[in-house]
Amino acid sequence: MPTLGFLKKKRTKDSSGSKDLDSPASPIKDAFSPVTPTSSKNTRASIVSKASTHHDHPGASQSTQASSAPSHKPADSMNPSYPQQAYATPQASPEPYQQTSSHNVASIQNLIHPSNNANSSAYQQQQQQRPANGGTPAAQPAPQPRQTKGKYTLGDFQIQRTLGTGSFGRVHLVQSKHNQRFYAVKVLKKAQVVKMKQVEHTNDERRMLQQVKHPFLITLWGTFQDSKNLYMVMDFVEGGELFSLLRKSQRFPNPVAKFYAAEVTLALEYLHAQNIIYRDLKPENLLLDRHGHLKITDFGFAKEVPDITWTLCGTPDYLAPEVVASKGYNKSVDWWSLGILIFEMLCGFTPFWDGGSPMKIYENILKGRVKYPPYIHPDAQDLLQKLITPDLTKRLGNLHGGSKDVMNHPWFAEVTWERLQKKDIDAPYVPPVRAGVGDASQFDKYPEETEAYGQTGDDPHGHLFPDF
Ligand SMILES: Nc1ncnc2c1ncn2[C@@H]1O[C@H](COP(=O)(O)OP(=O)(O)OP(=O)(O)O)[C@@H](O)[C@H]1O
Repeated sequence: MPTLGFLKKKRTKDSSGSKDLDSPASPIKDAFSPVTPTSSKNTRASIVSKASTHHDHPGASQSTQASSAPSHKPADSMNPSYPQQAYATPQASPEPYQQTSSHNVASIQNLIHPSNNANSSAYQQQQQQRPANGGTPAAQPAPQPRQTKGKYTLGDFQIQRTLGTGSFGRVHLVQSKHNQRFYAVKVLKKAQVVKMKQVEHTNDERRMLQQVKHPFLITLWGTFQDSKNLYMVMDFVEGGELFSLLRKSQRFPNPVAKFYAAEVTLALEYLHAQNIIYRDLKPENLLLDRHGHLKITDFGFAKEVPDITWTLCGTPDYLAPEVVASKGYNKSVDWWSLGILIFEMLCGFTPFWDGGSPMKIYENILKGRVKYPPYIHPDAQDLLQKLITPDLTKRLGNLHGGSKDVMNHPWFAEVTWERLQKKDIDAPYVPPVRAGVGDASQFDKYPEETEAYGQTGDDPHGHLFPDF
């Protein structure tokens, strides 16, 4: 059994923003107008169990100093009344989508009859926008890892504001001094990574990101390190987190949830084909590009696993019962999480959410009872029941047909998958950003780092990260 003293792995964002969810001055109205981002928001921390980390980190604990776990923060500090409200008032579509119903209709029509829109070549264009002096040609096939080591130094970039923070570091907007384009650089403090026994996960994250190439996955252009920090240079995804859009919108109409779910499904299919389990699916890790298409970020828990693994990690609300019960598990945990994600997009809360502790959430997951609000479309409910099932012999995605069973489900009937893959379908919501100018208005503001980057001197942990 894993210990229940879960380490908080992920973000410790300001938790004072619960007003986002239910305040009378809700930002819902603003979701589709020029941005008024809320100053802060709640997020759910990803967790990894100390005990089970051992399964995934045979080398890490030997080579790192044992340390005390940080105190655990409730996994989801959303307003306790939120789910009940949502059940009690199965209203019509949230206001943003009423305001932009033409978008909505266009989206549905595009799922059926996708048009040739300007977005279709966006992916190719973006692929050519790598920072100067590095990267690989856009056409490189996915299984060939990009060369990401040793191409950049801190001096190549002008560090700008923080876009997001995590347990061991933060993500900055940066500008390349060579081509003036904007990128996101994730900065991880080596000492913190070591302290939280995340050495192997961090090396995995770099390796997985270097390996993948897909329209709905973040691109890693390079990594480097100094005596204190690790740096990962990625695309800057301008449109902010799906999490923010969802909280502002309260819940998504059926076709909007379907659009995002379909893009995630393609990304999962791709990852699983490469034997990569993602393990941290949730709206916080889904970013919107400038055209409104998804990019999955944060591969901190992604793992190359041909068969089964045991590590207890992820985010409590999204954990499959076999993970909670510390059984060996496989890729099918991502299909369970897809079910939780679709549920959350359609309802505005997760099915096993409980006002209290992660322990209550785990109990609910193991009980496995899901209450489906009456406003969920019957096809959606049928798909959810087939994804959020503890029986692995019945869980869609884990059966003989694999991901195709999910894609062929009636809820996805209108989706033309090939067009979607090419981003040849209009997104239901286009973030109000000024493209290409480092517009970070869709991201919350964070206090900036006070410790200077680029320090020289003692580097007791450098040898643990030989590939950075
Ligand atoms: N490529 C990117 N472009 C724009 N914003 C990003 C990008 N990558 C991450 N962010 C922002 O930074 C936040 C934190 O990033 P990420 O989830 O990768 O790391 P983390 O969760 O902080 O790290 P960890 O889970 O390892 O503690 C994201 O939620 C997102 O808001």
